[in-house]
Amino acid sequence: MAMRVLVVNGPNLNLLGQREPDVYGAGTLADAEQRCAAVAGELDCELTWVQSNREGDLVDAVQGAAGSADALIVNAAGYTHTSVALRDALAAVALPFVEVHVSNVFARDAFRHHSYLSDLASGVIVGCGIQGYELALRRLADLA
Ligand SMILES: O=C1C[C@@](O)(C(=O)O)C[C@@H](O)[C@@H]1O
Repeated sequence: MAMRVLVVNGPNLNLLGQREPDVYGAGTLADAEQRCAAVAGELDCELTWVQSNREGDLVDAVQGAAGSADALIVNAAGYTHTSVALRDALAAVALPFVEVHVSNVFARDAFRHHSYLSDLASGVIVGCGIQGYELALRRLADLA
């Protein structure tokens, strides 16, 4: 049976491709989705993509993964560094997830060096651009 993966994207990731291209690159979230679709076919995965600028929507999406997804890819964007609520939701559903950051957060502001999610994650991919989503998918497929 195909592995079902929910890809959760936080605030401002709808602006990928336009926002700070020197930091995040030229690729859009739609580009990431397209690139992952090819990999998903190869790995027999079904992907569902969610993006929201609202914390509660992200919490709802993670809660909704229970029973409807086998694993998650999570780029919580700014909420990575602030959200106990998102951490609690990921702990509650207890599904494997890989945390992704398009930029290298460790080469940036000190407040981006801490993540509320990383210690719960099966893996963390930073600074690989939108390719990070594909790498995360490959990792989840290996773990399954
Ligand atoms: O919005 C984002 C995007 C980000 O998660 C990334 O993908 O590099 C890194 C975060 O620090 C930032 O707030």
